[in-house]
Amino acid sequence: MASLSGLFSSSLKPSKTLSVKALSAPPTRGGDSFSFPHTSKPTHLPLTLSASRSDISHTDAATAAKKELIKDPDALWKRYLDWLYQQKDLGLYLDVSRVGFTDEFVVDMEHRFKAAFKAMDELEKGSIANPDEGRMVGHYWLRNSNLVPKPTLKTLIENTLDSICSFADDIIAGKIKPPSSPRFTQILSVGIGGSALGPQFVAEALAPDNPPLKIRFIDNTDPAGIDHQIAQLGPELASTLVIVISKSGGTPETRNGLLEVQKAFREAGLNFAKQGVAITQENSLLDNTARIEGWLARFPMYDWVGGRTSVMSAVGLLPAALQGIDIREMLSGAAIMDEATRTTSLKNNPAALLAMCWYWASDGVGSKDMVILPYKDSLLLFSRYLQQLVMESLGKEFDLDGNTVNQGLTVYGNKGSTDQHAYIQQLREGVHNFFATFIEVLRDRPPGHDWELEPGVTCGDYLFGMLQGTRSALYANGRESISVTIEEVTPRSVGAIIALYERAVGLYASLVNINAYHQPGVEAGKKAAAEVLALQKRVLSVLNEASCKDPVEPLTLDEIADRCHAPEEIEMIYKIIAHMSANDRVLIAEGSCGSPRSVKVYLGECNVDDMYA
Ligand SMILES: O=P(O)(O)OC[C@H]1O[C@](O)(CO)[C@@H](O)[C@@H]1O
Repeated sequence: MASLSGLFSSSLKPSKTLSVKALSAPPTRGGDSFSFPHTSKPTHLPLTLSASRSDISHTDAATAAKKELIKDPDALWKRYLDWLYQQKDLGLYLDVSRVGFTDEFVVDMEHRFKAAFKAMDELEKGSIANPDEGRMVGHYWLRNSNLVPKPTLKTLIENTLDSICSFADDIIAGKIKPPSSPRFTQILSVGIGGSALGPQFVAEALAPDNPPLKIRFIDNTDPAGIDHQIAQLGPELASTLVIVISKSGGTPETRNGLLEVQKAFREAGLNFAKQGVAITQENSLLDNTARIEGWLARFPMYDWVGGRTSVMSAVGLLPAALQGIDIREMLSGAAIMDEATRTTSLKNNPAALLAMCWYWASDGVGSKDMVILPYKDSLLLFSRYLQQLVMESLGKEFDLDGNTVNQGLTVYGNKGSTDQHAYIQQLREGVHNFFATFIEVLRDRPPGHDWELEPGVTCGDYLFGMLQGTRSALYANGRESISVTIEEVTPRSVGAIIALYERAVGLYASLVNINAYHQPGVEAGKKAAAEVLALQKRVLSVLNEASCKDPVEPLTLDEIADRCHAPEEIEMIYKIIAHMSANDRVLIAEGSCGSPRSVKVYLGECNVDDMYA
């Protein structure tokens, strides 16, 4: 292993004729030539993983075969037919023919997938699949409650679904209404991460043109963004249902959003509690607040559903149902896909095929980015949704054995053909650091609405042409792609593609031996943010004391840092001052923020109480 690590961190580029020694390390491909992984790549991969990757994936033979395929349409067509996956009930197809994996790679993968399928089976049976947090991982049970390991959970899932449906029906019918309006007309959803991305994606993909309730989101602690949402509601705040979503019930951004919205309600003379709904874990801070304040309704989140896989819990289902989206169809599409992705036959399992292609394309170490290109405006947010699902799940420092691996898979994308006029140029000709996934939707428009804008050609034909043209052009230049095709964007197909990617992420995580269900890295940023705010309070206290003197004593940054007993934090103190000054909360007596050394600061007002705090 030691020698492997040494080879891994080598920055030498081997020639195309690799020596036996070089082959024992895992080379990656750069275009059609080989290159060693960047030095920041994992240096302590498990022996089995790293030792065999070079043997199975990146050989001169594979590259040569790919070149041959590009030149030979018959062989490419055969490869297409050989590998085309179809799920008939869902009208979903998966084409992996434009990923250049070899037969030997597939054989090796079949072997590796045995463990991945076993881990997935155990997860579905209720194993503690998230060992760090001691949690079961049960998002699959949400769409088939017969799978739950405990009967009480089945009742919980079914009762929650029934209560979501009847609450949504009553709101839409005006049986449950706000105090000063005949019915609710708007939803304001407050949440972040998995408590926003799923509902946002579903709304964009599936909400009808004129939904019974229109939805808007507060998904950040940006005051201007919050003001913008509230301002746009205007007098309709009186008929707005505010859904506050937080699994933990203690996420600061969401809490801030709630406090801002409650302030807007107070200022408008409205009773927030009569229009507020909480979706959170039982007894969380949010749950207790909602209970004590007597909010309109509360719906549960479960310990065993992760934020990024929560779209088929109340988190995604309640907002969807309120917009008139058929949530049982969404669940049914996901359940069918779940069933389809349980098979242990690699070739017949679309999630396994995806995971295998990701592994091939990114060398199992995230060496290439995954570009998601849905050719359908309503699927615009799919890449943003997948960003959290994939990157929060797979972006991990350690593997399950404690080795440093710095795993991950970068996801980005918007939509085609719009992106054709933005970054496809680079994808086709520039740095070869990605593989593409095309999401194709066969149905252009609802039946009866199409017309030919030139003889024999509709607007949708152009979109189709752009997709196929881009796929071919990328492949002709050695760029690999996967294509997922659905017949229409419906609750069923959206449920299915979500389930497809959830399973692919779970399987891929097993292949690379990491825990996909925790997010320890997020905590570091949250902790650091809290420390900045604590320092800001100290700065304010120091400034307050100096500003209460007569005459007022403006302080330099060094003096503030000294009095805060934090000389090492002077840069952060400068940034705090600059931010507060931009928001009229401190006054600059001398100098300007542009030249930190010259700045002298004081507060506009002296707060006598604070001096004794
Ligand atoms: O639903 P919560 O608990 O407010 O968390 C929001 C998000 O924060 C994270 O914990 C970290 O980003 C996500 O996993 C989660 O979706």
